[in-house]
Amino acid sequence: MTQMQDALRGNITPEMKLVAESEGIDVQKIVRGLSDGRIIIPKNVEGKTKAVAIGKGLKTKINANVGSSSELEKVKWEVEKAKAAVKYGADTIMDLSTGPDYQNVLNAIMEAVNVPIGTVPIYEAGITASNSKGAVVNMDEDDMFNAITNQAKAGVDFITVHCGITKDLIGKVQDSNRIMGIVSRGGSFLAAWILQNELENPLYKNYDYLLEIASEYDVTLSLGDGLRPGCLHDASDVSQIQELVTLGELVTRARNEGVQVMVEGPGHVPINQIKANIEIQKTVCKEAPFYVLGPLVTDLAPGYDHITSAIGGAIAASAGADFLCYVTPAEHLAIPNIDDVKEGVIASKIAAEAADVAKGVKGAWDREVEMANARKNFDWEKQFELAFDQEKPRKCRERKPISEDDMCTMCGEFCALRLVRNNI
Ligand SMILES: C[C@H]1O[C@@H](n2cnc3c(N)ncnc32)[C@H](O)[C@@H]1O
Ligand SMILES: Cc1ncc(COP(=O)(O)O)c(N)n1
Ligand code: MET
Ligand code: SF4
Ligand SMILES: [Zn+2]
Repeated sequence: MTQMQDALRGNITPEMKLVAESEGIDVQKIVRGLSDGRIIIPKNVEGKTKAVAIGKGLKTKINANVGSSSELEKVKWEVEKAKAAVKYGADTIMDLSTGPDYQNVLNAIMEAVNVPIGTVPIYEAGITASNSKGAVVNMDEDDMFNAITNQAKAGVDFITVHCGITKDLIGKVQDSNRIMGIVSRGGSFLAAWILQNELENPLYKNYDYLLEIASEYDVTLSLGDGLRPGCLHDASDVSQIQELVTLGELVTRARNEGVQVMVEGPGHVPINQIKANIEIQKTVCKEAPFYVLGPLVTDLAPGYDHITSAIGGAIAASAGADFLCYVTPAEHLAIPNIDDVKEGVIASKIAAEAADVAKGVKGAWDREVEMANARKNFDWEKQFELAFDQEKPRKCRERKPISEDDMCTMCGEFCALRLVRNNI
């Protein structure tokens, strides 16, 4: 049974109890949210991961992507990155491996971390077809559904499925004035397949079958945005919005079967369009949890896209996005290394906390007040302890050691806090 089906029957599962405790809210609120689909707990029935809830009224969660590619595959390194991501505060990990040893990467990551794990099974289908039949477009429907079943059986907690990229929509994208066309990898696999075979997207056509698998293993569906914009110029266009409308219909069908579902969103979006994007998703997808990549608010900062994304993420989450996918400084350039992963996670944590303060999420304000008091009291240890990154601020303060606790080298003996404390 899925967490949603349990909630609808009024059963309180250990996972519901656990997340209620970690959010500091009443478990009945979790039960209600699961029942109407506004909250999800991605947790495979086969899995051993720690339950995390995503959705309305809860802390904004963050995901870190790792994984190999055809050009760079070191299983141990991917595991180290996943562990680093969790250490710095990632709530979930997605393994987006496409290297030849992708299966071992996934297994090793699932062994090494206990947060929910997500994958994109169409990658496995594409790689398998590329190896055995010469090209991604030679995959067949069985390859797609076998990959989904394999990963559900392996215990994956949530899967990205690009069900909304239909034959009709691909034609519209081709006729549109987009600069970047399709930037989603899974979206490009399916679009190429649809064009080559002149058939409808199997994940759309056989959605009921997909729901059966998802229901059996309680794999949460993350409805992928195959047509997300890949640059500011392409944001919020008809193709993107039409795909979203289709995803909204698929949300309802998933909920009718008790399948947990969230919706993926853009991408590259100018700041002034972010709020509208969230509001449209919330109405069209009936408040299904919204999982956004970034959004990146300018295209001019390669090397710094953790920052372009944190700016967009803070705005998106404060407007109602529930789940932020990190972006690292290596975005658009390379597979992230451990330092990139760390920076990506911290940037996302900053965006999530900024939004949680604005949303009034339980606990966020209290931590801000705690930090203010630690700062006022020159309690450096407490400040480092509360910090998202406990290493960088410590190193910074230790750059030039000083004997006094109640100042730093910024203002020295003319420390404002100290003068006020001593004289007012
Ligand atoms: C959808 C998002 O997935 C991320 N992405 C894709 N492949 C990988 C990988 N091997 N490692 C880390 N992130 C990846 C990119 O950041 C992209 O924007
Ligand atoms: C937030 C998020 N994370 C991962 C993916 C999958 O990547 P892709 O669509 O490129 O296959 C996605 N579409 N959205
Ligand atoms: C074209 S680069 C691949 C992913 C891209 N950064 C995106 O926004 O989805
Ligand atoms: S440019 Fe790099 S990140 Fe972008 S789609 Fe191509 S390989 Fe992926
Ligand atoms: Zn991009």
